[in-house]
Amino acid sequence: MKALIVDSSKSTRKILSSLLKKYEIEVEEAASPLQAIELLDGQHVDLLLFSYHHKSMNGIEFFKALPPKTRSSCVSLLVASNAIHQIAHESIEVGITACFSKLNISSLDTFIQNFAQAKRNKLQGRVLLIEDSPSLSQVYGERLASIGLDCEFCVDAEGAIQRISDNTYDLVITDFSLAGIGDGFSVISAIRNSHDAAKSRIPILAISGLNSPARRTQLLLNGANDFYSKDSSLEEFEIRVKHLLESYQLLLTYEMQYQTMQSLATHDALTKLYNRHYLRDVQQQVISEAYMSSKPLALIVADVDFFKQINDTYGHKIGDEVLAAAGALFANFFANELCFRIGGEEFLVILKNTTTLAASQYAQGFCDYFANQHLSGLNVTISAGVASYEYGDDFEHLFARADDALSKAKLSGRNQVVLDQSLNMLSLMA
Ligand SMILES: Nc1nc2c(ncn2[C@@H]2O[C@H](COP(=O)(O)OP(=O)(O)OP(=O)(O)O)[C@@H](O)[C@H]2O)c(=O)[nH]1
Repeated sequence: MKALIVDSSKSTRKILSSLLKKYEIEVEEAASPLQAIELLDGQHVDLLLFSYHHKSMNGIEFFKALPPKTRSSCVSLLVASNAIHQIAHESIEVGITACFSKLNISSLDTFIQNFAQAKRNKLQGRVLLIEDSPSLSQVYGERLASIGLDCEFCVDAEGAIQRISDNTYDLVITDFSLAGIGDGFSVISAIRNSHDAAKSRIPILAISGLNSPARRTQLLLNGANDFYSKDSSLEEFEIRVKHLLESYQLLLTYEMQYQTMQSLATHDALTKLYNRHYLRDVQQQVISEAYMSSKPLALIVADVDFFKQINDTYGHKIGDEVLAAAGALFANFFANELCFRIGGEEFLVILKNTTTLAASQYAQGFCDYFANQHLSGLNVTISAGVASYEYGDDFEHLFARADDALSKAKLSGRNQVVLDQSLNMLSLMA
């Protein structure tokens, strides 16, 4: 980051210079407007800090004498000895960014601090720039690179649409007139009508050489998030790009936080399986599906045997380890089913489209597999009860039957599977 100070007084230059260096801004000095104009020839500075009083011309005249490209490409600060309100209006009108009094250095200090911070906060992101003029592509591309963005280029709508469908971008910048058959509208409409929800929300900055209100309105109405007219400054281009990227990144952050919260609300922290709250959300839907489709539905309710003894003998920490490992076994073995931890050491598996026979074989297979795993180096077993949906069942009754079967498995010696006794032969064969 580079600044140029223009002031005839060596001591003022020293004060301003130390102010800028405090924020790690590289400083050049000029003792007069003419020397500054020479220094600025072919050289870019991010900040121009100049006094109002000079022998040859005043600060406003100096600013007006600079090439338009220089004026628009840096932040310009005018510093006057006093009575800045008398020159402030004219300064702002000619495009000077801000005026400060030498008597109020602290507000200049704050401005420079914020400026340096904002400059350093480089953005990250991948941008697709669709522009058929090679020279403008280069200008915009360099500006985007200077703020830390990865830029890819395209000259026509057809190529751009293909790239957008094959890649992920954080921002699309599209000119209105393009090289191929399509124009900016084609790009905007392809993005907004994309079947991929994430792609359909990519922020779009429409740019055009024709700054007519009708063109602007059309582009915005068609789905562009913002508009940049090519006769505006590159500073403005950069600000619009930053605003779009920042809002988009904020949106993505909120979405990620929402997904994390959703996952926390629906999953058990220890076993990573679904929790009771989620079961409440889905149980009615599961029953309705079975009712409407007439497809079989089975539940396995399972419980770790003698778990209290594990806690009492090896401690709660080992008990937790066993539960976490049991959760992983459920998730692996029943990878395509809905698995829940519904209580301390009690689990539930919902088997959609599964007959009673298949469910009981599945449950028996799991019991055997579980016993062979020796979780935490212990002989841990599990008991299970299986029940199947019967026409007109509600979830509570179906669950209660599976739970009763589990109790029977416990009473019969544990480490086994018991089928719901109310099953008739028809449902067993269903
Ligand atoms: N470590 C640990 N223990 C838990 C947790 N939740 C419940 N428990 C314990 O699990 C034990 C369950 O004991 P019981 O209901 O008597 O069942 P059990 O010892 O497994 O006996 P059976 O089910 O009849 O085989 C209790 O001691 C609870 O304190 C947990 O999250 N972590």
